[in-house]
Amino acid sequence: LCPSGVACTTLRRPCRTMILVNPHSGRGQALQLFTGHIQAMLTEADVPYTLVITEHQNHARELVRNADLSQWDALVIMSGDGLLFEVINGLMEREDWQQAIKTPLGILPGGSGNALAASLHHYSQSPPAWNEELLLSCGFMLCKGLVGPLDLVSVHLASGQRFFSFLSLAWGFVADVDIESEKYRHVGAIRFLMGTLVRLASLRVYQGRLATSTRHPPSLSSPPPGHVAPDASPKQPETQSNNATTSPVDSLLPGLDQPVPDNWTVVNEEDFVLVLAIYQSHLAEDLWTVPGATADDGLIHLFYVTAGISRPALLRLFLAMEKGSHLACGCPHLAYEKVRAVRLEPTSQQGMITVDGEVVEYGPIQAQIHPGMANLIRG
Ligand SMILES: Nc1ncnc2c1ncn2[C@@H]1O[C@H](COP(=O)(O)OP(=O)(O)OP(=O)(O)O)[C@@H](O)[C@H]1O
Repeated sequence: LCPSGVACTTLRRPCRTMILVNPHSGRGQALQLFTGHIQAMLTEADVPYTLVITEHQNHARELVRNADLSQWDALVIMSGDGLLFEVINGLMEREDWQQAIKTPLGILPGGSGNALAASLHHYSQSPPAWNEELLLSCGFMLCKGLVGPLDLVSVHLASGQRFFSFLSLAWGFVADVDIESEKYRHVGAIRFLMGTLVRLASLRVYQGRLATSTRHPPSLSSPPPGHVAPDASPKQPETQSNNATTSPVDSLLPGLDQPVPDNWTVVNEEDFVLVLAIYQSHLAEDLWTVPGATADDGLIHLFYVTAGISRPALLRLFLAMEKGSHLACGCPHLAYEKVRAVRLEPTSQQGMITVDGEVVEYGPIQAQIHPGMANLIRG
């Protein structure tokens, strides 16, 4: 068992590791950080690795989609969260996705957000760490080689696109700050605070409908230690035919053109400042968004802030998030629920939706959790 009580395995030794580095991530120093801090650590721990420097967007996605995975015991990315999003989706696009997605995945923080790296460090029950200290912690986890389950969330867009997310789905304030602050990425993690202040000055309200389900996906053999009532619906097959290949069934989700089932909850409010569905503890290195989350709790942690919140109150929430105390602020505009599926239908003409920090097409979107679908190198 890992310290958190999760059933872990260990990487085989020697662990043949592919390390994908995005040289442009964060402040553009990922490669220097790797050679300066991680290289010697891996050599000392006897971890053989092959370094791949990504050359363009979707390079990593194409590479893992076509790779001979029998050659690799672990796929590690040194970048922000965006490169891991590519790797996960590249693996899920393979015909052998069921096996491919079980390849242990690792993350070394090289971006400016580094949400998953910060979450992993937090799950290891270590005191908070930032920057190089966080990188060293993740390097140490990689050398130690403990592997545990990671939940993935299947996301559907109105255009029919479907992909897999490991971190978050955001609409409104959080998505706007994430994308608008990219121009400050040279300052590192503080870009989010700068972006928050700029966005607060032009705070806006977004209209839309939000609905949730707390039912367990039927493919779960046993529910995780839970916070919501178990589902009594019959077991369903775990995969569905999708032309040439198969893909995981999203048994909780109706078509996006269909109304949500009666057993879903429709949120009364339709005026939001932000909606954030997150499935890890941290939204960035210094944003401890979900104090109780773990990598495999089988839950989507849904936050929304309704219209009417004042600028100072919203700023207070984000400042409190550094210590994970925002839920104790007693803010009447902040709602928090643990769910397993969510649908968002924006009615505002303009806005931004992000998944794992990447912009996706604006419009109706829905998602459901797949507990423990991937494997993650962790502490
Ligand atoms: N060589 C490259 N040139 C340009 N884009 C790349 C390259 N390699 C990867 N990318 C793309 O860059 C995007 C951003 O990468 P990633 O999120 O990993 O870093 P980041 O944006 O710096 O991190 P953060 O969001 O934490 O600041 C990803 O969508 C990825 O596809």
